[in-house]
Amino acid sequence: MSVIYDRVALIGLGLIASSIAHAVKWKGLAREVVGHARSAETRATALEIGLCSEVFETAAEAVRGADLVILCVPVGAMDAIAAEIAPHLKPGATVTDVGSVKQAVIDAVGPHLPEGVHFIPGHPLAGTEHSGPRAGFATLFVNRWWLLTPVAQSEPDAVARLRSFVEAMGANVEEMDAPHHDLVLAVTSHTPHLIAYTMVGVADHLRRVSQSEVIKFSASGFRDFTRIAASDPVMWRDVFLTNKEATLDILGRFTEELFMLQRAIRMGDGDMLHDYFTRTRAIRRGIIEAGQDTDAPDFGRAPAPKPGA
Ligand SMILES: NC(=O)C1=CN([C@@H]2O[C@H](COP(=O)(O)OP(=O)(O)OC[C@H]3O[C@@H](n4cnc5c(N)ncnc54)[C@H](O)[C@@H]3O)[C@@H](O)[C@H]2O)C=CC1
Ligand SMILES: O=C(O)C(=O)Cc1ccc(O)cc1
Repeated sequence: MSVIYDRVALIGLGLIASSIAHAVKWKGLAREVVGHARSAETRATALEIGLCSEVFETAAEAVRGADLVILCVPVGAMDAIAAEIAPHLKPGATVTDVGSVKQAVIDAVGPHLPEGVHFIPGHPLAGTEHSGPRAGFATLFVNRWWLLTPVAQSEPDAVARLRSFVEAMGANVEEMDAPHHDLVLAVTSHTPHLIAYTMVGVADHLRRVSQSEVIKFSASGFRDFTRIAASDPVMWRDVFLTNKEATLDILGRFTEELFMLQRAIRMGDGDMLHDYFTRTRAIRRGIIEAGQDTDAPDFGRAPAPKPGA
């Protein structure tokens, strides 16, 4: 694989940035990768494990001379970072991000960026419940979707270059508009995370009340289902604060469905429960057969390439 951007700057050195750093190195996609982290400990770790050749205390220093800047901070931190880096960006540079919500990032970052800088928001549908600079790995994006939500000003050549960079890390790219992205992710990621967090809260509440061993003897369904509730609280706080409308919409639909099942249980309506589970099992199996999922613990797997492709 060949160099696509000479100098890549990663802002915020957590799970996603460290995975990008490993993947870029693995595939030889940049001449140098530099970074910014707020804490001295993260800066030291990034150098120690070779994520970056240089790590800066400020984002402004990190973006100087960079051809590609990737904002890898929680969605709520994007505004302040964009304001800080804007005067220091190289003319012609591309700025992208990996935030889990897109319209809020566009609103927060777009207005700060000077003309002549290409802004192309993005979101890898790949991750884990772990965070920090040691959590990343080079293959995180392989066969995963990476959604791009270009804005009106995004130039096709700049989008094509970013697309080739992301594809070289193994991801499959699809473009969509930001509101659509935010609704789709509210269904497939944001609301499920909220429900998982809630279920852990319920189990903990029960443990305290009954002194029983809910967590100790939790069946694998509980463990699988609540894995994502170990994810970073700052990141998820920001997702719900910034994708408010879509998550409230989906949560409303979820609650209605849940009430319907609750009623069926109360009424002893076995036919209704059986029909419901039969239908949803078929839907879930259909998702697997369509290649949108596997037994991998996380979602967002893109279809495997066709033989010979
Ligand atoms: N964790 C996941 O599975 C995925 C996360 N994302 C998105 O990627 C972004 C980064 O997430 P992760 O890498 O998972 O998080 P992380 O928690 O591993 O890393 C984020 C880093 O940003 C730093 N940070 C926070 N505020 C900052 C600020 N104001 N200035 C500088 N640094 C700051 C934190 O100290 C941390 O080192 C988020 O926007 C998240 O929504 C996207 C796809 C998957
Ligand atoms: O760990 C998991 O299963 C995830 O769901 C990871 C994830 C978290 C947030 C995103 O915006 C995308 C992917």
